[in-house]
Amino acid sequence: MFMPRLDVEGVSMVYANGHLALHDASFHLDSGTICALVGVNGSGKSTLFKSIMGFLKPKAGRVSISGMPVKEVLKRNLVAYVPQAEEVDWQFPVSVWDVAMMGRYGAMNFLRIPRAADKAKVEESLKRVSMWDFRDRQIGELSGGQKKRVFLARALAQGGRVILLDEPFTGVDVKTEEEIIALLRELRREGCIILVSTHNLGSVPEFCDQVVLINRTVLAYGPTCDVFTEDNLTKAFGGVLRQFHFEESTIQDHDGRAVRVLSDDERPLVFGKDGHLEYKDRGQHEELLRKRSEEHD
Ligand SMILES: Nc1ncnc2c1ncn2[C@@H]1O[C@H](COP(=O)(O)OP(=O)(O)OP(=O)(O)O)[C@@H](O)[C@H]1O
Repeated sequence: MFMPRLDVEGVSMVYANGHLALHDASFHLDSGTICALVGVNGSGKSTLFKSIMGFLKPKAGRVSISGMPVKEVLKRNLVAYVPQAEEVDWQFPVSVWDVAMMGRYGAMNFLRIPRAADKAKVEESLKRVSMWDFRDRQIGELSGGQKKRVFLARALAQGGRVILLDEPFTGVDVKTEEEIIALLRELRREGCIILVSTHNLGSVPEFCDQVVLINRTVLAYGPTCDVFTEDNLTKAFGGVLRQFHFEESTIQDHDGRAVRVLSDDERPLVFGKDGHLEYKDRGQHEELLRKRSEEHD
């Protein structure tokens, strides 16, 4: 199985109208990573995705996967993209099966006649996202969460090893969000690099081990607990995030700590008294929190 490494090195992107959307952006991701791409509207998230997919050529710098330039990576169908709902024409008369089969196009000849192996891969992918029973449905006749799952199936059918997801949780209920996260964790175990652009800050520490914070350049990147600090988030979002400070007197039945909450109005990020991020998924981070509380005792 191909184990990718993604290198974005000093990438600058200028649009035809002269707008400098990214300047000297650099970060690296190893295989088996789920990484959030976080930044305000217009900070360059989609631009970065387009450069990784080879749709836009950097004015300076380079994107490579395991040392291969983007052109080579595209030929090998190694990068898969799950679009935002707004980018798709839902009136287009294609079925769930057809959309998943599009993931196989790169592996077919120009006549695009699916072979048994292509059909088997599409079936496996649709089953993996629990959309097999919907295979004959028109894509426009699905709920938001179902549509997202179908595009994930397309990425799986393609066999992408670097998977880019643009706002995968917008308009998705909690159950579907959990199913998508479970699938992303499976893909991580299989060695994929998953880069997720999201405005849903509160969910990032729950499932992303790395974060790239951007605002027209990479402000910080690395493990979530190192990057998601109040300082970095304030740098990235300025006054956009709401801050709430709760002290002992305002918390009922509190456990003796003061907490601060940063919110983008979807899900809050909660910081403990010592300024460290409090994880919702405490199971995984108990040891970390225990160590930190020892440090501060
Ligand atoms: N085709 C284009 N031509 C000129 N400027 C563009 C083009 N596409 C995007 N931009 C500009 O580049 C900047 C970065 O846009 P981009 O779409 O990458 O931001 P984003 O972080 O994905 O935003 P959002 O969170 O709103 O999706 C913005 O200022 C935008 O106006």
